[in-house]
Amino acid sequence: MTGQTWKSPAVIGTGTMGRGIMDMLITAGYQVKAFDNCKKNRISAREWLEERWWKLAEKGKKTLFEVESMQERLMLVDSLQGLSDCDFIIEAVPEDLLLKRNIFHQLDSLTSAETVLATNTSSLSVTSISSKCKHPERVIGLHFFNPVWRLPLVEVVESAHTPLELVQQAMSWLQTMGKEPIHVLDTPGFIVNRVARPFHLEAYRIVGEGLADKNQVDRILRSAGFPMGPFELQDLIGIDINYSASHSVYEGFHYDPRFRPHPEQRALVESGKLGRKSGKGHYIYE
Ligand SMILES: NC(=O)c1ccc[n+]([C@@H]2O[C@H](COP(=O)([O-])OP(=O)(O)OC[C@H]3O[C@@H](n4cnc5c(N)ncnc54)[C@H](O)[C@@H]3O)[C@@H](O)[C@H]2O)c1
Repeated sequence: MTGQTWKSPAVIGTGTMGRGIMDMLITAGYQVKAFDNCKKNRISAREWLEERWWKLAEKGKKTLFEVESMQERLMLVDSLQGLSDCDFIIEAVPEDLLLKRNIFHQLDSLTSAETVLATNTSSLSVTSISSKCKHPERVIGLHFFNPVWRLPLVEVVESAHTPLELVQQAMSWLQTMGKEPIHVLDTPGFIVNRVARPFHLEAYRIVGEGLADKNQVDRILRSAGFPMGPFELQDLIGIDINYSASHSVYEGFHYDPRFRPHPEQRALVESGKLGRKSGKGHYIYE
């Protein structure tokens, strides 16, 4: 392992989380390679990041020179092979075990055994994601929170194979970028998503029982001090991503009824109502 001297980080998946992680790395001064198998999403990630950086410049928080050099430090590649020379790769593709396992299997042979492979999974087993790797000891979970630039927490997940030394090195590295990492074990939903399950799921049940509507639930939770209510938070997270996390925590706890997903989650996903990213979810967005 190369410790805190990682120099060439990369991101896979340039959606909601990938963009936030790219922003963090580029802001910290790294040259970042990024791959998404959807060309449209790669291009829209660059446009989105550039718009964000220019807005910061307009507010006087970045200079013209800083924004131009940030733009130059982002390199989009059109295949996983394009990341083969990177030394720390963070995967942020949808919450699907087979998809992630397959990507890690490919990365395992494409990269040097020294390259650290991290997953941003919210709830899946990191051990299971690394199960097809010849070198599972270089796989770690780095669970960032949305939006990455505002929320400092990162759950650093130790799999059954991750050496403690790598956990500590990753935590120190994240701290240099202003993050507040915590070390967690590889259990379903780790800490935050396990606690968050009833927050989301009971909200559906309250609405289903006619005790309050979605708007009221969100407003009540905000008045109680939560920064967002459960329905508006799901729209921000992505209803598909939240549903997958619900499902994997439920499965991870051997179908304990405490964690049972709600049928409306699946109905929303199947009808394409994914939250802010699709313009429609629990609420409608312009
Ligand atoms: N959304 C959140 O609030 C949040 C928070 C923390 C962690 N996470 C986790 O982060 C991961 C990504 O979530 P997201 O919300 O960014 O998802 P997203 O749907 O916004 O983005 C996923 C991206 O991955 C791309 N992708 C799909 N298959 C790919 C492949 N084979 N190779 C390369 N790219 C591929 C998609 O084109 C898309 O751009 C998930 O594991 C999720 O659980 C999400």
